[in-house]
Amino acid sequence: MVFIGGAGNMAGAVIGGMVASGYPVDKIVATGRNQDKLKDFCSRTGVHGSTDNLAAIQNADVVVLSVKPQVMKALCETIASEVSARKPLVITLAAGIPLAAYQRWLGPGVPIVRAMPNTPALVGTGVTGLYAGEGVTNEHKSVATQMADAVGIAQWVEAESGIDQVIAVSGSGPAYYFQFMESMIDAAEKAGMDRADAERLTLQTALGAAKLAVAADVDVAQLKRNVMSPNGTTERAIKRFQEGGLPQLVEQAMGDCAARAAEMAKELDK
Ligand SMILES: NC(=O)C1=CN([C@@H]2O[C@H](COP(=O)(O)OP(=O)(O)OC[C@H]3O[C@@H](n4cnc5c(N)ncnc54)[C@H](OP(=O)(O)O)[C@@H]3O)[C@@H](O)[C@H]2O)C=CC1
Ligand SMILES: O=C(O)[C@@H]1CCC=N1
Repeated sequence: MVFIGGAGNMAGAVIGGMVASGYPVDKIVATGRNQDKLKDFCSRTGVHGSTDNLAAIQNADVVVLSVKPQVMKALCETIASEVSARKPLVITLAAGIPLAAYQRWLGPGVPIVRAMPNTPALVGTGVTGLYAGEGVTNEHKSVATQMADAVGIAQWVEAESGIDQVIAVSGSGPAYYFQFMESMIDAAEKAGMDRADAERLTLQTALGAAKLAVAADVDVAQLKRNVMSPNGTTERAIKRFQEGGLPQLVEQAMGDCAARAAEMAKELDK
Protein backbone atom coordinates (compact mmCIF):
# COMPACT_ATOMS: atom_id res chain seq x y z
CA MET A 1 0.00 0.00 0.00
CA VAL A 2 1.56 3.29 -1.10
CA PHE A 3 0.57 6.53 0.64
CA ILE A 4 1.37 9.58 -1.47
CA GLY A 5 1.90 12.37 1.04
CA GLY A 6 2.39 9.64 3.64
CA ALA A 7 4.31 11.73 6.17
CA GLY A 8 1.60 14.39 6.31
CA ASN A 9 -0.81 14.86 9.21
CA MET A 10 -3.63 12.66 7.96
CA ALA A 11 -1.81 9.84 6.17
CA GLY A 12 0.80 9.89 8.93
CA ALA A 13 -1.96 9.30 11.50
CA VAL A 14 -3.47 6.47 9.43
CA ILE A 15 -0.08 4.81 8.89
CA GLY A 16 0.84 5.26 12.56
CA GLY A 17 -2.45 3.67 13.60
CA MET A 18 -2.08 0.81 11.11
CA VAL A 19 1.46 0.05 12.30
CA ALA A 20 0.39 0.21 15.95
CA SER A 21 -2.44 -2.24 15.18
CA GLY A 22 0.06 -4.74 13.75
CA TYR A 23 -0.21 -4.07 10.00
CA PRO A 24 3.12 -5.22 8.46
CA VAL A 25 5.46 -2.23 8.02
CA ASP A 26 7.12 -3.76 4.96
CA LYS A 27 3.78 -3.55 3.11
CA ILE A 28 3.56 0.24 3.52
CA VAL A 29 5.42 2.89 1.51
CA ALA A 30 5.10 6.61 2.29
CA THR A 31 6.07 9.22 -0.27
CA GLY A 32 6.79 12.90 0.21
CA ARG A 33 8.77 15.78 -1.21
CA ASN A 34 10.76 16.80 1.85
CA GLN A 35 13.47 14.19 2.30
CA ASP A 36 14.29 15.04 5.95
CA LYS A 37 10.63 14.94 7.01
CA LEU A 38 10.14 11.63 5.21
CA LYS A 39 13.29 10.12 6.72
CA ASP A 40 12.20 11.14 10.19
CA PHE A 41 8.71 9.69 9.62
CA CYS A 42 10.07 6.40 8.28
CA SER A 43 12.49 5.97 11.16
CA ARG A 44 9.67 6.60 13.65
CA THR A 45 7.20 4.18 12.03
CA GLY A 46 9.44 1.64 10.29
CA VAL A 47 7.70 2.00 6.90
CA HIS A 48 9.56 2.48 3.62
CA GLY A 49 9.88 5.97 2.15
CA SER A 50 10.34 7.42 -1.32
CA THR A 51 10.50 10.85 -2.89
CA ASP A 52 9.64 9.35 -6.29
CA ASN A 53 5.86 8.85 -6.55
CA LEU A 54 5.95 7.14 -9.92
CA ALA A 55 8.62 4.63 -8.89
CA ALA A 56 6.83 3.97 -5.59
CA ILE A 57 3.52 3.02 -7.22
CA GLN A 58 5.01 0.78 -9.95
CA ASN A 59 3.80 -2.48 -8.42
CA ALA A 60 1.33 -1.20 -5.85
CA ASP A 61 -2.14 -2.77 -5.60
CA VAL A 62 -3.39 0.16 -3.54
CA VAL A 63 -2.45 3.82 -3.92
CA VAL A 64 -3.65 6.20 -1.21
CA LEU A 65 -3.70 9.87 -2.17
CA SER A 66 -3.15 12.20 0.79
CA VAL A 67 -1.93 15.53 -0.50
CA LYS A 68 -3.75 18.82 0.04
CA PRO A 69 -6.73 19.28 -2.29
CA GLN A 70 -5.05 22.29 -3.95
CA VAL A 71 -2.19 20.14 -5.30
CA MET A 72 -4.20 16.97 -6.04
CA LYS A 73 -4.76 17.74 -9.72
CA ALA A 74 -1.04 18.29 -10.38
CA LEU A 75 -0.19 15.12 -8.49
CA CYS A 76 -2.76 13.04 -10.38
CA GLU A 77 -1.40 14.27 -13.69
CA THR A 78 2.08 12.99 -12.80
CA ILE A 79 0.85 9.48 -11.92
CA ALA A 80 -1.99 9.19 -14.45
CA SER A 81 -0.04 7.14 -17.03
CA GLU A 82 0.86 4.41 -14.54
CA VAL A 83 -2.51 4.41 -12.79
CA SER A 84 -4.62 4.33 -15.95
CA ALA A 85 -2.50 1.57 -17.47
CA ARG A 86 -2.55 -0.77 -14.46
CA LYS A 87 -5.68 0.40 -12.58
CA PRO A 88 -4.72 -0.24 -8.94
CA LEU A 89 -7.28 0.62 -6.30
CA VAL A 90 -6.99 4.36 -5.58
CA ILE A 91 -8.14 5.56 -2.17
CA THR A 92 -8.27 9.32 -1.80
CA LEU A 93 -8.39 11.00 1.60
CA ALA A 94 -8.92 14.51 0.25
CA ALA A 95 -11.84 16.71 1.24
CA GLY A 96 -13.84 18.52 -1.40
CA ILE A 97 -12.76 16.66 -4.55
CA PRO A 98 -15.51 14.65 -6.27
CA LEU A 99 -14.85 11.32 -7.98
CA ALA A 100 -15.62 12.88 -11.36
CA ALA A 101 -12.50 15.05 -11.01
CA TYR A 102 -10.26 12.03 -10.39
CA GLN A 103 -11.79 10.30 -13.41
CA ARG A 104 -10.82 13.32 -15.52
CA TRP A 105 -7.32 13.52 -14.08
CA LEU A 106 -6.47 9.79 -13.89
CA GLY A 107 -8.45 8.52 -16.87
CA PRO A 108 -11.60 6.39 -17.00
CA GLY A 109 -12.02 2.97 -15.43
CA VAL A 110 -9.77 3.44 -12.38
CA PRO A 111 -11.46 2.03 -9.25
CA ILE A 112 -11.57 4.88 -6.73
CA VAL A 113 -12.74 4.97 -3.12
CA ARG A 114 -13.21 8.30 -1.37
CA ALA A 115 -12.22 7.95 2.26
CA MET A 116 -12.69 10.59 4.92
CA PRO A 117 -10.66 9.64 8.00
CA ASN A 118 -9.79 11.74 11.02
CA THR A 119 -6.57 12.24 12.97
CA PRO A 120 -7.55 10.13 16.04
CA ALA A 121 -6.67 7.27 13.64
CA LEU A 122 -3.20 7.71 15.12
CA VAL A 123 -4.42 6.30 18.44
CA GLY A 124 -6.72 3.68 16.93
CA THR A 125 -9.88 5.67 17.65
CA GLY A 126 -10.53 7.10 14.21
CA VAL A 127 -13.66 7.33 12.11
CA THR A 128 -13.39 6.78 8.38
CA GLY A 129 -16.28 7.54 6.04
CA LEU A 130 -16.03 5.61 2.75
CA TYR A 131 -17.70 5.96 -0.63
CA ALA A 132 -17.13 3.57 -3.53
CA GLY A 133 -16.99 4.83 -7.09
CA GLU A 134 -17.82 2.89 -10.24
CA GLY A 135 -15.82 -0.29 -10.82
CA VAL A 136 -14.97 -0.74 -7.14
CA THR A 137 -15.32 -4.45 -6.39
CA ASN A 138 -16.22 -6.13 -3.10
CA GLU A 139 -12.57 -7.09 -2.78
CA HIS A 140 -11.55 -3.42 -3.14
CA LYS A 141 -14.17 -2.47 -0.56
CA SER A 142 -12.80 -4.97 1.89
CA VAL A 143 -9.26 -3.56 1.43
CA ALA A 144 -10.55 -0.06 2.19
CA THR A 145 -12.59 -1.34 5.14
CA GLN A 146 -9.51 -3.15 6.46
CA MET A 147 -7.49 0.09 6.35
CA ALA A 148 -10.27 1.95 8.20
CA ASP A 149 -10.85 -0.85 10.72
CA ALA A 150 -7.14 -0.91 11.57
CA VAL A 151 -7.39 2.66 12.86
CA GLY A 152 -10.93 2.83 14.28
CA ILE A 153 -14.39 2.43 12.79
CA ALA A 154 -15.50 2.43 9.16
CA GLN A 155 -18.75 3.87 7.79
CA TRP A 156 -19.71 3.37 4.14
CA VAL A 157 -22.05 5.97 2.67
CA GLU A 158 -24.45 5.30 -0.21
CA ALA A 159 -24.22 8.70 -1.93
CA GLU A 160 -21.11 10.77 -2.58
CA SER A 161 -22.71 13.76 -0.84
CA GLY A 162 -22.60 11.65 2.32
CA ILE A 163 -18.85 12.25 2.42
CA ASP A 164 -19.43 15.98 2.98
CA GLN A 165 -21.70 15.10 5.91
CA VAL A 166 -18.98 12.81 7.29
CA ILE A 167 -16.47 15.68 6.97
CA ALA A 168 -18.76 17.94 9.02
CA VAL A 169 -19.16 15.34 11.77
CA SER A 170 -15.98 13.32 12.08
CA GLY A 171 -13.41 14.52 9.50
CA SER A 172 -13.25 18.03 10.94
CA GLY A 173 -14.90 17.05 14.24
CA PRO A 174 -11.73 16.46 16.27
CA ALA A 175 -10.87 20.15 15.82
CA TYR A 176 -14.24 21.18 17.30
CA TYR A 177 -13.45 19.21 20.45
CA PHE A 178 -9.88 20.55 20.54
CA GLN A 179 -11.30 24.08 20.31
CA PHE A 180 -13.64 23.36 23.21
CA MET A 181 -10.81 21.89 25.28
CA GLU A 182 -8.57 24.85 24.47
CA SER A 183 -11.28 27.26 25.63
CA MET A 184 -11.77 25.30 28.86
CA ILE A 185 -8.02 25.26 29.56
CA ASP A 186 -7.74 29.00 28.86
CA ALA A 187 -10.73 29.75 31.10
CA ALA A 188 -9.44 27.61 33.96
CA GLU A 189 -6.03 29.28 33.75
CA LYS A 190 -7.66 32.70 33.70
CA ALA A 191 -9.60 31.72 36.82
CA GLY A 192 -6.30 30.96 38.58
CA MET A 193 -5.57 27.29 37.92
CA ASP A 194 -2.08 26.26 36.91
CA ARG A 195 -2.11 25.64 33.10
CA ALA A 196 -0.64 22.14 33.35
CA ASP A 197 -3.30 21.18 35.90
CA ALA A 198 -6.02 22.76 33.73
CA GLU A 199 -4.83 20.67 30.78
CA ARG A 200 -4.68 17.47 32.80
CA LEU A 201 -8.18 17.94 34.19
CA THR A 202 -9.70 19.07 30.90
CA LEU A 203 -8.26 16.21 28.84
CA GLN A 204 -9.18 13.54 31.38
CA THR A 205 -12.70 14.98 31.55
CA ALA A 206 -13.04 14.84 27.75
CA LEU A 207 -11.72 11.28 27.70
CA GLY A 208 -14.01 10.23 30.54
CA ALA A 209 -17.07 11.85 28.96
CA ALA A 210 -16.40 10.18 25.58
CA LYS A 211 -15.74 6.78 27.16
CA LEU A 212 -18.88 7.04 29.28
CA ALA A 213 -20.98 8.09 26.28
CA VAL A 214 -19.72 5.10 24.28
CA ALA A 215 -20.28 2.63 27.13
CA ALA A 216 -23.62 3.94 28.44
CA ASP A 217 -26.98 2.50 27.46
CA VAL A 218 -28.63 5.94 27.59
CA ASP A 219 -28.16 8.81 25.12
CA VAL A 220 -25.91 11.84 25.63
CA ALA A 221 -28.86 14.08 26.56
CA GLN A 222 -29.60 11.78 29.51
CA LEU A 223 -25.91 11.63 30.48
CA LYS A 224 -25.91 15.44 30.53
CA ARG A 225 -29.01 15.48 32.75
CA ASN A 226 -27.29 13.00 35.10
CA VAL A 227 -24.61 15.63 35.81
CA MET A 228 -27.12 18.44 36.33
CA SER A 229 -28.49 18.65 39.85
CA PRO A 230 -31.61 20.84 40.04
CA ASN A 231 -30.53 24.41 40.68
CA GLY A 232 -26.94 23.21 40.89
CA THR A 233 -23.69 24.32 39.29
CA THR A 234 -23.90 22.41 35.99
CA GLU A 235 -27.41 23.69 35.32
CA ARG A 236 -26.09 27.24 35.57
CA ALA A 237 -23.27 26.51 33.10
CA ILE A 238 -25.50 24.67 30.60
CA LYS A 239 -28.05 27.51 30.78
CA ARG A 240 -25.27 29.90 29.77
CA PHE A 241 -24.29 27.68 26.80
CA GLN A 242 -27.89 27.41 25.64
CA GLU A 243 -28.72 31.09 26.08
CA GLY A 244 -25.49 31.90 24.25
CA GLY A 245 -26.74 29.85 21.30
CA LEU A 246 -24.27 26.96 21.42
CA PRO A 247 -26.62 24.39 19.78
CA GLN A 248 -27.39 26.79 16.89
CA LEU A 249 -23.71 27.73 16.61
CA VAL A 250 -22.70 24.07 16.31
CA GLU A 251 -25.35 23.53 13.62
CA GLN A 252 -24.13 26.59 11.70
CA ALA A 253 -20.46 25.60 12.00
CA MET A 254 -21.17 22.10 10.71
CA GLY A 255 -23.22 23.58 7.86
CA ASP A 256 -20.32 25.90 7.00
CA CYS A 257 -17.95 22.95 7.04
CA ALA A 258 -20.02 20.89 4.59
CA ALA A 259 -20.64 23.98 2.44
CA ARG A 260 -16.88 24.59 2.23
CA ALA A 261 -16.38 21.03 0.93
CA ALA A 262 -18.91 21.69 -1.84
CA GLU A 263 -17.30 25.08 -2.58
CA MET A 264 -13.85 23.45 -2.86
CA ALA A 265 -15.22 21.11 -5.51
CA LYS A 266 -16.37 24.13 -7.55
CA GLU A 267 -12.96 25.83 -7.24
CA LEU A 268 -11.09 22.86 -8.69
CA ASP A 269 -10.97 23.70 -12.34
CA LYS A 270 -10.70 27.47 -12.00
N1 LIG B 1 -5.77 16.74 8.58
C1 LIG B 1 -6.95 16.16 8.73
O1 LIG B 1 -7.51 16.10 9.86
C2 LIG B 1 -7.64 15.54 7.57
C3 LIG B 1 -7.17 15.69 6.27
N2 LIG B 1 -7.82 15.11 5.23
C4 LIG B 1 -7.28 15.24 3.88
O2 LIG B 1 -5.99 14.69 3.86
C5 LIG B 1 -5.22 15.35 2.88
C6 LIG B 1 -3.87 15.73 3.47
O3 LIG B 1 -4.08 16.66 4.49
P1 LIG B 1 -3.03 16.84 5.68
O4 LIG B 1 -2.42 15.52 5.99
O5 LIG B 1 -3.72 17.59 6.72
O6 LIG B 1 -1.94 17.76 4.95
P2 LIG B 1 -0.36 17.77 5.16
O7 LIG B 1 0.15 19.00 4.50
O8 LIG B 1 -0.03 17.52 6.60
O9 LIG B 1 0.12 16.50 4.34
C7 LIG B 1 0.22 16.49 2.96
C8 LIG B 1 1.52 15.81 2.60
O10 LIG B 1 1.57 15.74 1.19
C9 LIG B 1 2.92 15.83 0.81
N3 LIG B 1 2.99 16.19 -0.60
C10 LIG B 1 2.58 17.33 -1.20
N4 LIG B 1 2.78 17.24 -2.54
C11 LIG B 1 3.30 16.02 -2.76
C12 LIG B 1 3.72 15.32 -3.92
N5 LIG B 1 3.63 15.88 -5.13
N6 LIG B 1 4.22 14.10 -3.76
C13 LIG B 1 4.33 13.51 -2.56
N7 LIG B 1 3.95 14.10 -1.42
C14 LIG B 1 3.45 15.34 -1.53
C15 LIG B 1 3.51 16.85 1.74
O11 LIG B 1 4.85 16.49 1.88
P3 LIG B 1 6.03 17.56 1.90
O12 LIG B 1 5.89 18.28 3.20
O13 LIG B 1 7.21 16.67 1.81
O14 LIG B 1 5.81 18.45 0.72
C16 LIG B 1 2.76 16.58 3.06
O15 LIG B 1 3.50 15.76 3.93
C17 LIG B 1 -6.00 16.54 2.39
O16 LIG B 1 -6.47 16.30 1.10
C18 LIG B 1 -7.13 16.67 3.39
O17 LIG B 1 -8.31 17.15 2.80
C19 LIG B 1 -8.90 14.30 5.41
C20 LIG B 1 -9.40 14.11 6.66
C21 LIG B 1 -8.87 14.76 7.82
O1 LIG C 1 -9.78 21.00 7.11
C1 LIG C 1 -9.74 20.25 6.13
O2 LIG C 1 -9.99 20.71 4.99
C2 LIG C 1 -9.43 18.79 6.32
C3 LIG C 1 -10.56 17.91 5.87
C4 LIG C 1 -11.17 17.34 7.10
C5 LIG C 1 -10.26 17.73 8.16
N1 LIG C 1 -9.29 18.49 7.71
